[in-house]
Amino acid sequence: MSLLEVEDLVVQFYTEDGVVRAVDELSYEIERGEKYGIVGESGAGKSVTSLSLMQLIESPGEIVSGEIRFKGQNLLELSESELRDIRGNDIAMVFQDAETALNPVYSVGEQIAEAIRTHKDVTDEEAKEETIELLERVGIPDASARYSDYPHEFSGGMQQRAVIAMALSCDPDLLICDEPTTALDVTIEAQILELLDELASDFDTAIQLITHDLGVVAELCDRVMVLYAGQAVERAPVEELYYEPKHPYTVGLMASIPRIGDEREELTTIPGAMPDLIDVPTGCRFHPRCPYAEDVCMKREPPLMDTDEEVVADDAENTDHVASCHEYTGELATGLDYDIDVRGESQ
Ligand SMILES: Nc1ncnc2c1ncn2[C@@H]1O[C@H](COP(=O)(O)OP(=O)(O)OP(=O)(O)O)[C@@H](O)[C@H]1O
Repeated sequence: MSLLEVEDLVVQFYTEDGVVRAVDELSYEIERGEKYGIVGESGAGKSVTSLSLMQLIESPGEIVSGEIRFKGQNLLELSESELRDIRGNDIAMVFQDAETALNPVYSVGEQIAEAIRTHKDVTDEEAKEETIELLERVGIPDASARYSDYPHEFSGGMQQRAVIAMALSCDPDLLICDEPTTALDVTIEAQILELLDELASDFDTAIQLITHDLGVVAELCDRVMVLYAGQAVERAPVEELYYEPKHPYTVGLMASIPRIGDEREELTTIPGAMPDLIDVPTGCRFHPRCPYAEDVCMKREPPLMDTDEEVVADDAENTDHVASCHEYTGELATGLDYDIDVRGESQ
């Protein structure tokens, strides 16, 4: 049994313009201690997926169907108080904006100590000691002196470290990080990713990392799922996705990763925009933007296929690398034809 099993998750928002199907029959699994990336452009459904795990979808949104099993238990069947227990103790979240995650009127240390006291039966002194240890562990220098500092006295990177310390204070099995480094500059980003990597192995915590940046996924994750218009278009071990992307959308995302020595003034982006989720394109949702689209792509929706065996993912024994493209259903006449340039080497 995997730590987290999401099966056929459907989430909708009921708006004045119509029903937005933000997540559409999404399935994936995360193992214990695994670092799992979810990547896609703005509006792909990454945040809605994460909020669904914590059941924080608010009106006009609703989880319509599917299962979210955490350690075998379907979270969608739990009571509000059982859920609160899971949220604090088993699953924690780190968001992009560390400043708003911290309360400006309490010192950073007090806030973390308070989180510890809520979850554990400890004295004030013990909570303080534990907080200082955690602050040291996430790389805050002179942690005992910084305990009484207020959030505005911390830099952006230090604030995010403090938020990570708070998330870890209950020793969660799963840490959901939603664009944790987007607000930070690249040097600090690299440090935070390294920290998350160390913490995942030291605390044996699984990480679900949400990002629009495949470069960030490549730094941290073991496996990755690419989302497009509420659906998975590709899932693979990260190295394989990076060196052998199978879906044209993933190939487009790869082309948008800046590389050292890249002299392009503007990054290449995939032409066009994510479709309107009230009225998605027929057939393959990516076909209006796909340079390889043929007639069949407008007519039939490709299922997720095992890209080696070319069988539907559900029927394949080894479903390590799957993609939903008619190239793998055998229905593309011309086929895909692209080169991947990774670190200056053509694949
Ligand atoms: N409160 C809401 N009301 C209506 N539609 C919503 C609401 N929240 C999300 N959606 C819809 O769900 C889709 C997925 O949104 P989501 O925030 O998960 O995207 P994302 O991939 O996380 O993008 P971003 O990187 O911009 O956060 C959006 O395109 C939007 O149409």
